[in-house]
Amino acid sequence: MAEKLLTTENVRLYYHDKEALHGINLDYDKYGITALIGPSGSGKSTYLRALNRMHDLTDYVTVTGTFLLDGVDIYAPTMDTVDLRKKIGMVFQQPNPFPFSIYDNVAFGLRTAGEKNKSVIDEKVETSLKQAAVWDEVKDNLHKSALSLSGGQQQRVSVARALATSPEILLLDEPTSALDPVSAHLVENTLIELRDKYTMIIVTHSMSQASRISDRTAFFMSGDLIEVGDTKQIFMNPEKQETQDYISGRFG
Ligand SMILES: Nc1ncnc2c1ncn2[C@@H]1O[C@H](COP(=O)(O)OP(=O)(O)OP(=O)(O)O)[C@@H](O)[C@H]1O
Repeated sequence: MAEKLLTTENVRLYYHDKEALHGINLDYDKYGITALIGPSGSGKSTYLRALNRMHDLTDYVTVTGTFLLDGVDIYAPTMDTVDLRKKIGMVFQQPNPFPFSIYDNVAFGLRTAGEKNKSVIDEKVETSLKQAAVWDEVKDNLHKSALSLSGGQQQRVSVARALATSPEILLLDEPTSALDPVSAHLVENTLIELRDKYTMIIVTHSMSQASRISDRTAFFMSGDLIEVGDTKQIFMNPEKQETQDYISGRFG
């Protein structure tokens, strides 16, 4: 069997002494989109944020379990979290451009990685904006503030910023929920275009979004992973009653 890109095993996470994740086991192959769905408070974001150590700065969070990226322990004391977050990039619910130009936003990660060659940065900025499907809209205004863009454009620039450091995995935490439907659709299309080149894990409250864009769906409830499978199977023929109840809108 092909080696997994990312494996997470027996993941438990505590806020103070309250266990919010009760031993999650979930693996990811290279490429494709996995959607994490489930009712509010089921632990989707908590789990997602554990994947690139976003909880590190919260002193009352304890994470246990095994997290391996290409066989390397993500939580090893020697792991540099800046490097880790270049490999496992993140896009948040609210578009969060820095208050600088579009160009500087996308170049940010490259520069912090020590890249100084302007033509290398130029090329990467262009490719990343093209991959994020926002190049045509911003190419004549690269030096304008990213804050001057629409929410949907800002979110695609956030995707470009994450792609610029050539991540292996992109984590997306409800990336379209703050956007109008047209912008949300454009961001969804961007993700669909990227699914053959990147491994993406997306938290979404929208079942229709999960069924439209994901290859695989994982259903969380009360801090447990109830079921994971091909998106079609999860939506058409789930194994567990809880999954059936959730996707048919009976709760959550
Ligand atoms: N910073 C925090 N401190 C304490 N408890 C927290 C914190 N963040 C989340 N929790 C708790 O952990 C559990 C899981 O929350 P989480 O936000 O991961 O769920 P979720 O499935 O992503 O929910 P939503 O869909 O509403 O975003 C909930 O019981 C929540 O109250």
